[in-house]
Amino acid sequence: MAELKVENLTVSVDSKVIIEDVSFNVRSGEVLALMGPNGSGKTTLFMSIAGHPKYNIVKGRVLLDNDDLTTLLPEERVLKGIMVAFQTPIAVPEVRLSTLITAMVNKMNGKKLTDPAPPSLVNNLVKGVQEVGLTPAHLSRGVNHGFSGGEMKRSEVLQLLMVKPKIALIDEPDSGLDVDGIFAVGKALLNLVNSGTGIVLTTHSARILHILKPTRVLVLSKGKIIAEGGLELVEEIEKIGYENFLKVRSR
Ligand SMILES: Nc1ncnc2c1ncn2[C@@H]1O[C@H](COP(=O)(O)OP(=O)(O)OP(=O)(O)O)[C@@H](O)[C@H]1O
Repeated sequence: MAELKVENLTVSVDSKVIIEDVSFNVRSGEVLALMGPNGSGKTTLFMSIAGHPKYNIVKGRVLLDNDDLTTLLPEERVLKGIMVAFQTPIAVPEVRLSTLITAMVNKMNGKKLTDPAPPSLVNNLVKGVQEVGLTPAHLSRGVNHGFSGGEMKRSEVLQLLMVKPKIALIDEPDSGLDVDGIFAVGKALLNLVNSGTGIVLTTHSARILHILKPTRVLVLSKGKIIAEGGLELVEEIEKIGYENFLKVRSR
């Protein structure tokens, strides 16, 4: 059983405090939904947990299984078991998607990046591309090279399915996806959770949360957690919008 603990995290970017005193935890097999209006700090929180050098941790700690990761490099955090699926993934045209995934899985298993794909990965990839609604042809293309918005999202989820990290931080997995895509990605993420990964995800839509049924929902506003609860918070936000939700909470 893995557990990510974020303790009293305060984060600044270019000397501006974006995240203030945020604490939460998530365990294997749990889904935590991180909601909040545009610009509330969701991506900043993920990037600082992942160790991106642009994000300065002013205060607080990031722990995985009580192991303090706060000062580790991003790649060291990945090896410990924390993986991010990006809101806006970058394209790497010169590296095939299958090569990237093989290198990631090899690295996680203590092998050389350039070792051949183990037979189990080859089988999993065949199933995985179907599961997320991509085709085998996508595996032979450069990473996100010419991929549509929705295909990039599906590719991010495919990478998570193959690596099976202890904890996945997933930034808007449903943005740009058509209805069938949301269903496929939602089901794939549910399988990932059932295989033991703990998930924190951001979204601006309730649809994927109806599939994933989060254990807890956190609402971030101006870098602070202002509400914590269950799916009822998502329903309330859908009904009255963030502006009214925040007004009601600040009374
Ligand atoms: N270098 C910077 N200087 C000032 N403000 C910054 C800087 N970098 C980021 N910000 C601000 O930090 C805030 C949080 O951004 P972040 O991307 O974390 O929000 P978000 O909750 O993920 O938003 P969205 O839902 O739109 O994706 C935004 O208001 C952004 O403009």
